[in-house]
Amino acid sequence: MDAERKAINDNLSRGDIKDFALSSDKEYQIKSAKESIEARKKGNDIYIKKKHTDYDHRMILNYYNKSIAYAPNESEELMYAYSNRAYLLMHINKYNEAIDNLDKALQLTNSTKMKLKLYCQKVKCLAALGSSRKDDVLKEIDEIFHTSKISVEDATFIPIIIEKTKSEVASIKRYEPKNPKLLQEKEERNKIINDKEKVPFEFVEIKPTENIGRGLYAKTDFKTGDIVLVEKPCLTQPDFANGHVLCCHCLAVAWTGIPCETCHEYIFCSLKCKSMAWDEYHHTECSITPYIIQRNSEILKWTHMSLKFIISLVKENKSIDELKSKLKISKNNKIEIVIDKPGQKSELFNKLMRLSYKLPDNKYVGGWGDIHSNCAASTYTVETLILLLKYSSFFSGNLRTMQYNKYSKNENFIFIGSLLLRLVKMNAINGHNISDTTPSAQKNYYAKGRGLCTGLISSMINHSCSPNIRKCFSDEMKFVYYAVEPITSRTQLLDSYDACFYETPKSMRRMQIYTTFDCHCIACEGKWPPYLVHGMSEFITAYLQENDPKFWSLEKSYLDKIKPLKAKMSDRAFYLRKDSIQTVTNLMNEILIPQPSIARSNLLHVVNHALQTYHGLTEPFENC
Ligand SMILES: C[S@@+](CC[C@H](N)C(=O)[O-])C[C@H]1O[C@@H](n2cnc3c(N)ncnc32)[C@H](O)[C@@H]1O
Repeated sequence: MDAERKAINDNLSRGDIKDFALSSDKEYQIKSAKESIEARKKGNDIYIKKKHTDYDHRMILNYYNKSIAYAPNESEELMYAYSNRAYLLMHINKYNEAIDNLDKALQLTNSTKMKLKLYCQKVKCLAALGSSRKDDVLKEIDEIFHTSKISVEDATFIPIIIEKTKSEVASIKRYEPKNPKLLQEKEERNKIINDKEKVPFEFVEIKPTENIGRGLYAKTDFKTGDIVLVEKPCLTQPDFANGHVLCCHCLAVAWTGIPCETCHEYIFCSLKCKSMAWDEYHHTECSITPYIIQRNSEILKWTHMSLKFIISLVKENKSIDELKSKLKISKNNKIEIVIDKPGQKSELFNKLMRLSYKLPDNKYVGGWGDIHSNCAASTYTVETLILLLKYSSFFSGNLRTMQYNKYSKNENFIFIGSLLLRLVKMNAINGHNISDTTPSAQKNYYAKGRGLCTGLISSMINHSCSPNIRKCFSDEMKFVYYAVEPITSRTQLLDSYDACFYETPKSMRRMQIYTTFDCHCIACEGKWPPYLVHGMSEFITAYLQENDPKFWSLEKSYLDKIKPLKAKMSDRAFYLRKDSIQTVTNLMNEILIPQPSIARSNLLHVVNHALQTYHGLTEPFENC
């Protein structure tokens, strides 16, 4: 890890890093009733609008979750925030989740009036669910009313609420989802996805390629639309901007989000996620997250994903010294932790480290990691280390008071820094952005991104500007790779890390993959033309019409078939249907023209859109 140690040391001698270390940051109030009330009011302002868009719902949840996260423990603000979120959930027909929130609010109030109001909402939810439990709750309401001490003012007001609720409940119809067939189809899709995940190596295998390290190969034939690989990411990191909408541990929408008792930045979808996060990394992360978020940046997210893993490694190995003693570094700079028990974080660390060794001319060092080793990646790594030192007890207490000029001489500080930087570089090469696949999310890719992740098998997939597979993320945040054209057994499976040759010229494609490597794909080496889908295709069409009329007439016959499918690209409901997917994939299975072709490229564009829509992660409020 000499290169990483050097990068850390070089950064520590920079004036701006020293200023950063010695500056006193703004003190963060960990919980704040004022902030909680403000967030709730912002949510209410949107909630009272007559008509809501999906985006409004997302923003309301964001503010109510924020209000919950900021509210002091056991406070009235927390009770109001849970209660308001219950109203939102009822409004979008999520009755079970609303009941969960109402129950949480009920535990936080002693006011009879408030209790009765919350119970009245609960009865409505139970009625909408068609549950006979509503009658028990109605009895409970009567009992509370008759046995509790009630002020004179409330004694006139409460019976009116109770009577109104009873008459409303009598007319509430059981809630039926709008389109049960679509939901049933979704369940079928999820079953296929989950079955594939269990046996990845029945369908694919990892083998050396001729010139770009290892690659993933088909072990069987695939038809267009077949799922080739499903994998659950092993590292994840939520987008900071979505911190209050998503569970910070599993990235699911936090409908019934539970706050961290200490910090106000994190919300978890369940007690399970909360305790897993706390055990693994949040015990340390908790005190530095506000400072990290303040310095929000794209690359900092990568550093943070790696940091959480390093914290969990130290925790598993009991101390930094013990981890150090178990870490073996070989002469060719490979690193490995000695494993005592299988299935631990240390074992995952070894697997993650192996991801980046087999690249030709050690591209791991020559790629993104190295370009930035004295810039972004190592700067953020050093800043993260300094925040750890200043605001957490990750390094032992005596390091906290250490003078700045001693940092670079402190073995633990440099050791953790070099390990972190190594992991950041690995993630930069192998990581993925997780984004929602609905049309509005696509328009605003980064804003609607859920976060980042890295997977072990998916990291073996090489890039091609003319890919034969593409990916999306399932609602359970799993990688789903599907075939976009027929693939024969033993063919290399290639995805595009960004744009395809027919959409973007080579110079821009290089920019988009951050100039990590010189692309050796068939389209780049064969100098295929760009823009077969948009723009330039008109010129190429004219050229073909004039110079190669026979080929053009074949292209034209396919383009005529593709045109109506392309026109439907903004009709999401169309592409959520199994029969539409079959129409599109059958056409691709039958097309006779090889690349580079205008028709084939246009069809690939449609096939990818269709399969992404069909299998992909939905926006949090879609179909609410
Ligand atoms: C996610 S890894 C893919 C697995 C990699 N081949 C290995 O053995 O670990 C990405 C790296 O593979 C190499 N690579 C992938 N596709 C490539 C391509 N089309 N041309 C050149 N290098 C490529 C680059 O070094 C890139 O940083």
